[in-house]
Amino acid sequence: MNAILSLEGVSRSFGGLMAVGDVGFSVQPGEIFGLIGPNGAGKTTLFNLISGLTPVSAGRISFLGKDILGIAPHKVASMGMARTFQNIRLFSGMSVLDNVRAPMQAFAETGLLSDLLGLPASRAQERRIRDRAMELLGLVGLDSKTHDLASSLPYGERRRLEIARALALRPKLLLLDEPAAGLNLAEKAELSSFIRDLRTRFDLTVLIIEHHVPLVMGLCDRLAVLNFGRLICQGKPDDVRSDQCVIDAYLGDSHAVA
Ligand SMILES: Nc1ncnc2c1ncn2[C@@H]1O[C@H](COP(=O)(O)OP(=O)(O)OP(=O)(O)O)[C@@H](O)[C@H]1O
Repeated sequence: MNAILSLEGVSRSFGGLMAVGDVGFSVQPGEIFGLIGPNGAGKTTLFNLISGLTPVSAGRISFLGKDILGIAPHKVASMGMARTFQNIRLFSGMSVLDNVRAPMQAFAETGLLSDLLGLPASRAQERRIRDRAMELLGLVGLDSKTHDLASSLPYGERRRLEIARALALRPKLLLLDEPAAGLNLAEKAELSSFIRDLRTRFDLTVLIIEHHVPLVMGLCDRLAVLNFGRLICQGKPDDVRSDQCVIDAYLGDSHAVA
């Protein structure tokens, strides 16, 4: 099977610091693939390289068989890659509904003139966008809060809104940067089955950074482990858990691997 995402020799330095060094792995369609590693290992930098927010210093990244280096983040998004952020990024002054509608409107097909004149094609499109936004908000349990300001939501609900917004553009690959961060125990427990449901429902591939090791071990089909920017291990959860390099990397880190 052809990989949906493939990295070869990917590196990124900031001044003298090598944040990501010579990293290579492939993610297959339909996989839930985890990226783990101690604090400062380079995980978020790698997400920024994949989604085009940060230019690579060296290496190749292909998505759906196409080289995506140098392609602007919004173009990568329109190719079918969506992401969430470690520090949630929402339009906090906008309503819950508008947060999900905005990306769909930005990529809408009808022109400005048609929209200004309120032509039937524009009205039909607006209805489709609203229906889809409502469907996604229902899926993440926020359909009763459509008119609330995003900034008024509790933390766990803001995380769910960010996921709904990422799904708005019907991505093929969803990048989740620490989706369990800040969630309470009950929310953490629900997150695995929620992500699995998303995969099935939207035929998604998921790449997830997560510090909550029991969650990733139970959720992911395969994992890659970074330490000081280097890929030290990749494989199935059981192989990664028993790998001596991984155990050594996590010694002294607050997030135990077992
Ligand atoms: N824009 C930047 N400028 C300079 N250094 C950076 C920049 N972004 C990241 N770094 C450094 O690169 C290294 C990797 O950081 P990164 O945030 O990717 O790690 P991480 O694995 O995501 O960490 P955490 O688990 O704590 O979020 C760190 O030493 C960090 O300080």
